[in-house]
Amino acid sequence: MTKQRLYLYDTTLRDGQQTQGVQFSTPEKAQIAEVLDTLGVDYVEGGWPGANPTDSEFFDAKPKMAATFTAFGMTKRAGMSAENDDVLAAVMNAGTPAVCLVGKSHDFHVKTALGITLEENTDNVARSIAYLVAQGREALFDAEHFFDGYKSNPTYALEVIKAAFAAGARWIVLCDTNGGTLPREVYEITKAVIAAGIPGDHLGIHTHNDTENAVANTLASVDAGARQIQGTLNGLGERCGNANLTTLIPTLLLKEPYTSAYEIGVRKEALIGLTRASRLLDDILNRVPMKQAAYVGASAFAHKAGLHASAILKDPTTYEHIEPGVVGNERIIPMSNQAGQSNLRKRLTDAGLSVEKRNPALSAILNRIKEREAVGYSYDTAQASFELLARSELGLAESFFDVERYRVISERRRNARGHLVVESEAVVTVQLPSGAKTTSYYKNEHSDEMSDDGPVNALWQALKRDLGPYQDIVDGVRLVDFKVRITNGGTEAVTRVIIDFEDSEGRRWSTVGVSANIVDASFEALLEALNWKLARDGAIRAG
Ligand SMILES: CC(=O)SCCNC(=O)CCNC(=O)[C@H](O)C(C)(C)COP(=O)(O)OP(=O)(O)OC[C@H]1O[C@@H](n2cnc3c(N)ncnc32)[C@H](O)[C@@H]1OP(=O)(O)O
Ligand SMILES: CC(=O)C(=O)O
Repeated sequence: MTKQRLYLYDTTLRDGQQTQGVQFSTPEKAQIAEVLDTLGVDYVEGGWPGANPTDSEFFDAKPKMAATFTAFGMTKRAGMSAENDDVLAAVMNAGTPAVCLVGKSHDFHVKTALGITLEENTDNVARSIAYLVAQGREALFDAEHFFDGYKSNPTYALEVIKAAFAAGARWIVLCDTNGGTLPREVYEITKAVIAAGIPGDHLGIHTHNDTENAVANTLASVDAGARQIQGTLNGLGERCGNANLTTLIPTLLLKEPYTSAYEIGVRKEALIGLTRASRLLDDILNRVPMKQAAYVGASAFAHKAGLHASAILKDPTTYEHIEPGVVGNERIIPMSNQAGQSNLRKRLTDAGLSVEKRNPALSAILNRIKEREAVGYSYDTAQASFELLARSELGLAESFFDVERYRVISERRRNARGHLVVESEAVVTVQLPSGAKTTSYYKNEHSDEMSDDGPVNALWQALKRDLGPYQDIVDGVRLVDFKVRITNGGTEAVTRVIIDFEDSEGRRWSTVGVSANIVDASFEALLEALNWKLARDGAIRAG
C-alpha cells in the first residue's frame, strides 16, 4: 500500500506563545525553531510579524531552515483593499514562502466580533488569499471557529472555506478554536467538508485541548481525511493548549493504522531526540517538566507497583506500549510502599548492591520503607535516601561524622537606611572521625528583595563548611531543587522535604527528610545527601 503524506505544521512560536505566562525572546524562538527543524516538521510558524517587536525581530533575522517558514496574520479588514491593509502588509513584508491567515467562518463571529455582513467577510477572505497567491506565497487559511460555525450555519461555514480554496489556498485548516468539539463531531464534520468539495489533501486540522481531546480530535480528523496537522511542542497554546505534537509525532510513527497508512517528515531516527526537545522547551520556559507527559515524561516508563516491576524485569513489553529509548526516554523502577521484591532488587542492583533473591534483608528493607512512608517519607524519587536505608538494613551503613548540634535563626528587620533586610544564620557542631570537633557558622543577608537563599541554605553552608578529611569530596556539592509538602504522617501533619543535589561531575541525587519542623526535615535531607556522597565516593568511614 502506498503511504499518504501527512504534513506537520508547528505553531509553538505563535499559538504556543499565546499560553498565559509564556513570552519567548528572539534567541529563544531561534533555538526552538532549530529543534523543530531538526525533528523534521514541515512548517514552522514563527509568529505574527508586526504584532510585537520580538516577532518582527525574529522574522527580520530570516532564520534558515529546511521546514517551510510561515508568517501568521489575519485576513484584510473590511473597507480597505488587501494591498492597503497595514496589518497584512507587515505580515507580507516578513517575506516568508508561506503565509497563514486566520479568518472568520462562524456567522455569529462575523456579526458579533467583526460587525460586518456575511458577504463582506467572505469577500475579505477570498481577496486576502488571492493577494497572497498573487504575491507568490503558499497560502494557508485558518478557518477560525469552523466546527462551531458549521454546527450553527453549515452553508455559510462551507461558503467561506470554499471561497478561500477557490482563491488559491493550498491548505484550508479547520480550527476548533474554543476546543469544545468532541472526536465524533470532528470526524463527521471533516468528512462533510470533503464531501462538499475540499479534497482531504488540502485540509488541515487545528485543535485546542479544552476537553483534553485535542490529540484525539486531530486523529479523528486525519481518520476522516485531513492531511495537515497543526500543533505545538508539549501542547503549549491559548488557554488549555493546542494538540500536542510531542504526543502526535510518536503516535503517527509508531501506532497503527498510522504507521502503515501515512508518511510524515519526522524520521524514526529523529524520534530519539523527542524527549530532549520536550525538556529543552521546558528549560527555556523555566518549567518543571510534566512527569505524566505521554512518551516523554519522567514517569512515562516508571513502574511503581510490585506486580508491574516483577513482570517488567522478565519482559518489558508486559507493561510498556513502546520501548522508551525509541523516544529518548528511559525506564525507571521506583521504590515505594507499592513495591515488591522485584522493584527492590532492581533498585539495589542499580545502586551497586547485589542481593540474592531470598535474602531476609529484602523483606526487612521493604517493611522499613512501608513503615517510613506511613509516617510521611517518600522514596519514590529520593533514590539516595532509599540507598542509605537499604545499606543500613544490609549492615553496610557507614558513619562518617556526627552532628552534635545545629542552630538556625532567621530575622526580618529594617536596617539603619530603612531597607528591608532578611537574614538567616546557622551554626553547626560536628564531631569528626578523629574525635576532633568543628563548629561552623554561616550567614545570608538580603536587602529589599526576597530570595531562596534562606535558613536552609545557611544550614547547608554551615554543615559542609568544615568536614575535615571529607572537605574535598563535599566541596563541589550544590542544592539544585527543593520541594516541600505538608503531609499526614500517621495522625499528625508533618513536613516532607525532598532536595535534589548535584556534584561537580554533574551527578544528581535526591534525598528526603520528614519532621514537624521544616528546618529539621531539611536538615535530615541535607545530612543524607552528604552521607550518600561520601558513601558513593568511597570516603574512609569513621573508625
Ligand atoms: C484564534 C487565534 O488564536 S488567532 C491569533 C490571535 N493572536 C493575537 O491576537 C495576537 C496578536 N495580536 C495583536 O497583536 C493585535 O491583536 C493586532 C496587532 C493583530 C491587532 O491589534 P488592534 O488593532 O489593537 O486590534 P485588537 O487586538 O483590539 O482587535 C482586533 C481587531 O481585529 C478585528 N479582527 C479580528 N479578527 C479579524 C479577522 N480575521 N480579519 C479581520 N479583522 C479581524 C476585530 O474586529 C478587531 O477590530 P475592531 O477593534 O475594529 O473591533
Ligand atoms: C487560528 C487559531 O489559532 C485558532 O482558531 O485556534
